[in-house]
Amino acid sequence: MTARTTTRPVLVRGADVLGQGTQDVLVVDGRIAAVGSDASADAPAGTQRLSADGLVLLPGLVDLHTHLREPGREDAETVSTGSQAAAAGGFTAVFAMANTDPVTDNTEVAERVLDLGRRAGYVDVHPVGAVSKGLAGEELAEIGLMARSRARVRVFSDDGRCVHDARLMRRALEYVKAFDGVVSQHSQDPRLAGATSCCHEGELSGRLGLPGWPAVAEETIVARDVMLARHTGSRVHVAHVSTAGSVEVIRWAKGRGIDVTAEVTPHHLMLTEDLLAGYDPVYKVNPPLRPTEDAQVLQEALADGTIDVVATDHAPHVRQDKEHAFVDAAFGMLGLETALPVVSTVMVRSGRMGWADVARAMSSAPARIARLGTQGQGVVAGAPANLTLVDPDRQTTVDATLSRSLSRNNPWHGRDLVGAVHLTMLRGRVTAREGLVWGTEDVPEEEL
Ligand SMILES: NC(=O)N[C@@H](CC(=O)O)C(=O)O
Ligand SMILES: [Zn+2]
Ligand SMILES: [Zn+2]
Repeated sequence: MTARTTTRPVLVRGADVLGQGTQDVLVVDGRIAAVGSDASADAPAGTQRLSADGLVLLPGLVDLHTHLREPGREDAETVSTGSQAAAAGGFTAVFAMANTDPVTDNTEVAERVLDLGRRAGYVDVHPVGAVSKGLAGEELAEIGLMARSRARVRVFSDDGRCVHDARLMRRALEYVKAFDGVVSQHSQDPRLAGATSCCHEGELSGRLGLPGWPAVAEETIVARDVMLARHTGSRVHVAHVSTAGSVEVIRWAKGRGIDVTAEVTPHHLMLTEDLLAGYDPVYKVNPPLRPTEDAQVLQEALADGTIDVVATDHAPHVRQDKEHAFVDAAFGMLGLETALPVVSTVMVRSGRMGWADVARAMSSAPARIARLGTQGQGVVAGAPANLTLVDPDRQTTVDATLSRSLSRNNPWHGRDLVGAVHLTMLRGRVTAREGLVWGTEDVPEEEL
């Protein structure tokens, strides 16, 4: 591992910590040494000063749902390029989904992804383990071995596919319970949403002549899984919730003490099915963009905590896989670099959430769900200095060509968003500033 263990001490001055008041934050040896108006009193000689007037300081963002495509599709994304996009987007940790080639269904692949992430050094890359061998939905993957490996896998998912066999799902939940793991489910009943389904089933799909995927294909699996979580006493996490009905089920389950958590993507919060009218495959995603009423319910559920987490589902695809007739194009869209600006625009500017709520949904809640331990502690003395500085008022027009990702399937291109990531710090080391990123080897000494 090449990560630096020592960095120069830094005093972040005058940042609005979680939007709850101006504080100074002292970082020494990769940890937060002090927070408060008197933090500078403890600053050792040679401390660099970083003026953060007008900026909001958040704990480093954690993405529970990222596709990095390595191994197997390094033409679409690598661990290094995806990590750079993550750092630029304010993230200090990402969970790399298992639908790679080979699939992350064993210790060897899990440790390889972990090591690639460490070598790149932009963010902590945590491999997600597959639930089933080869994502085939038949036999359990090496869940216990991955949990005990160096990668310490705690999140398991067949994402891209649904664990639709109730018996297999039950066994997976029982298995992960032993080490306090969680199963993240891609909720899509394959019998209700067929292989060719590519948009929300409703009035619009009929008009466009596209095969639809009904909301109930998601909701029946969410309902089944919360009952399996209740039965097993284990933890289930609902990936990319997209319908009002799923929110109702999750609210019901939480009200009964069932251990269920849920995530929503930035695109399901802000983009809606009417964008499909131009048949542009950049808007083709799984689950599909839904009607405005669903997006509104998702926003409310995130604000009131029924949905715990914002996760990107960053899903890079090369042009050849995306630029097809709508029905034939690959599912998925980029998300790492735009997640914070989208959440800022839809949830914060609108007054639905404060920055402390954003810190919960994009850092502490995902860290808790994945059992990241000390890394999810937040902006407090003693915690690792994983920090994200946000300029809450800066307006940007998204330019897909400036992305760190290898892919260009960016549905946000040309949109104006308010709120931008100014700087990202991983254990006291600046990994990104204003879109410029640094790995382990090439951080300019005088950067601050
Ligand atoms: N979200 C998507 O549309 N695509 C994801 C798979 C997934 O998250 O289900 C992908 O791997 O491309
Ligand atoms: Zn999925
Ligand atoms: Zn996904």
